[in-house]
Amino acid sequence: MLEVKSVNKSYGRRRVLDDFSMTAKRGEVIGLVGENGAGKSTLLKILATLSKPDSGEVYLNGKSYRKHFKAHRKRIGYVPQDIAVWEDLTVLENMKFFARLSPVKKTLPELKGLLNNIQLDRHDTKVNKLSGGMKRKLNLAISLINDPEFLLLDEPTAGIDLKSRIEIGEFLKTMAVNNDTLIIYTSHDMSEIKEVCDRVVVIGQDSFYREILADYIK
Ligand SMILES: Nc1ncnc2c1ncn2[C@@H]1O[C@H](COP(=O)(O)OP(=O)(O)OP(=O)(O)O)[C@@H](O)[C@H]1O
Repeated sequence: MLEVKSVNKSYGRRRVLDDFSMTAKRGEVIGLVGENGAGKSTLLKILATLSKPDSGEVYLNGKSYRKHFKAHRKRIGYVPQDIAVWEDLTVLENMKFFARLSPVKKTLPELKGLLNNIQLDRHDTKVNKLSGGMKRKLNLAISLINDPEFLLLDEPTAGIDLKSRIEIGEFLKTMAVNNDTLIIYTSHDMSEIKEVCDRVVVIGQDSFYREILADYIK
């Protein structure tokens, strides 16, 4: 389903992605790991159609990003590393706001269903009253409004408590199986990566992750 072919990306003279290639198929949960600054967020942004590689190409269902990025964007859900929700609106108001921008229309019960699926039940609470973990769950729920077949998450469990982390991990595994979604996500928590992911892709030159995750690199 996804094919990344010899992608290069530099910022100034610093080459962040160097001839990077990978493939993935629907229903997989893939952990993208590497040291700080290795290029994980850079790759996720390229896969989310928000940034372009300097060279190389990405294909989704055999169609290149270069030619079909608008159509691909509609199929992709992306959760950035920084939480991007409206602090002065309630949880449900945020869902309704982003639902208006979505190409896939959702009813109010469907929007509430997305929140309930990830155990976020404080629908009428203003976001500025929520914990960091709850905000991350809201960010995740927003990314699901367009029924993505390809979901990209940049550190969705960073800085949140163990219970929410486990709930998000369980949710991702279930979603990949039930909806046949391809999920690629980054985390610095290797025990979580081993628990949640079907396999791991290491980014960057450092051999540390390749050694400790050897059994998960398939
Ligand atoms: N817009 C940009 N302009 C210039 N340099 C950038 C830009 N975005 C990222 N970089 C640099 O590219 C390198 C890779 O950054 P990236 O955020 O992709 O790494 P990462 O693997 O996600 O790191 P982390 O684990 O710390 O989140 C870093 O050195 C970063 O400073």
